[in-house]
Amino acid sequence: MKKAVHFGAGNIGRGFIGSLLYKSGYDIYFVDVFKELVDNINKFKSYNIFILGNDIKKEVVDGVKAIHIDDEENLLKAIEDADVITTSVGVNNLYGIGEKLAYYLERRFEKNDLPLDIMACENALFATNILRDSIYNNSSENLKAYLDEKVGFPNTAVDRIVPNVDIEKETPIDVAVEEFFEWDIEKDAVKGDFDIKGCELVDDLEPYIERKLFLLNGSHATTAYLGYLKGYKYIHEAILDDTIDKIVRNLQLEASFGLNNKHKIGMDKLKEYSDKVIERFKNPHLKDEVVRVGRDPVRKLSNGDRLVSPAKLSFETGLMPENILYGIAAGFAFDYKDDPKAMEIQESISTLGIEETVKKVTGLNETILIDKIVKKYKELKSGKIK
Ligand SMILES: NC(=O)c1ccc[n+]([C@@H]2O[C@H](COP(=O)([O-])OP(=O)(O)OC[C@H]3O[C@@H](n4cnc5c(N)ncnc54)[C@H](O)[C@@H]3O)[C@@H](O)[C@H]2O)c1
Ligand SMILES: O=P(O)(O)OC[C@@H](O)[C@@H](O)[C@H](O)[C@H](O)CO
Repeated sequence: MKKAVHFGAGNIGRGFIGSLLYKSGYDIYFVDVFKELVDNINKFKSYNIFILGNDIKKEVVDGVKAIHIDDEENLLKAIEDADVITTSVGVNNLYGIGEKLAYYLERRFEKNDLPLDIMACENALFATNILRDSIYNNSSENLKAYLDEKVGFPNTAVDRIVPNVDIEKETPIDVAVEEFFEWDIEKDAVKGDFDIKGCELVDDLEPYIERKLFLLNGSHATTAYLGYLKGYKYIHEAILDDTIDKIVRNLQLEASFGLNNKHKIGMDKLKEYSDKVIERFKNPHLKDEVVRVGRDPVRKLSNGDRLVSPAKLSFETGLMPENILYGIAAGFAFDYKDDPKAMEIQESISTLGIEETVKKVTGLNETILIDKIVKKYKELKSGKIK
């Protein structure tokens, strides 16, 4: 039986990665920092995935185990003969995971030189490269030689909306998901004995990850931020607001302009993808809170993420991304008190002012873009949402 070790037993870890690994016959070991979650997985050993559509479907993931990140003995046992290692911990946690993995891979290499694939499943561009670099930076020369020869680091694009929805659960580790899923994986980077059903091995990942991060996550974040400002609790409510719908659809068009110019995907195909995304947002059963989707605005408004990247891509292609800039401005107005990163931005605005904060967080230096974001921010703060 093939073995998988997955770091991050949270929503997408259980609701998507765990599901496909289970269906592909992998023996699954989750690894997490959250002790209660680890204990519950080991207590129940199985969980339900409730697929929320017009009717509720239930899938069972059985025979799972969990290891706490500090449980060195069991983590080593799990890693030393794993066939695949995956993560869904949040991109900013990959540096720490990489340091730990380097340590465990050194121990593994003392016992065997079996092939292995390591994949980060995060909402970020080329997240596996981030994890790979952290591992290499903490590896001996001998280990690097083994990694070069036998360990694959495929980048991935993972897509399934897995909210924190409050449903009637049979176990505390049950999760609720949408029906849709897509997992695109960089084919040429695979080195191990890879057999995950339901994923798609692709020759060139960049069009897939940029399409997903810009047209889904960029739209999602904008819906969340504008929805928050207009007082909506859920995504499905916000996207039904005509003003928000219009801004989001125009944002998708602006981002598609840049994507098509770069990847030649076809505007018709990008429109079809964009429309499907909007339909997914309208699913009322997900009860996906705007504060989940807008979480960590410092990450979401940063240079390489879902709003600034498409804005720059479109701008460099000759289009003024008015609606993407509107989404960015709304992100700076996202002042949800229970989100530490939202509070960090608000603190910066109160001490440095909006313009300096926009420059600091987005990394933008194009004055025309910064000025437009600041102007839109001020409109939003004065209650003028188009
Ligand atoms: N939820 C979704 O709809 C969705 C879909 C696609 C991608 N993603 C991405 O997947 C990642 C996880 O998102 P999520 O929604 O599952 O979040 P989540 O908070 O539900 O799960 C993250 C899990 O990782 C654990 N964790 C954090 N740091 C860790 C560490 N250093 N070692 C081990 N475990 C650690 C947390 O305890 C938590 O259980 C993010 O990158 C997110 O952008 C989420
Ligand atoms: O997970 P984040 O914080 O990067 O983004 C919030 C949502 O947009 C995200 O979780 C989506 O639900 C997911 O990316 C859908 O595939």
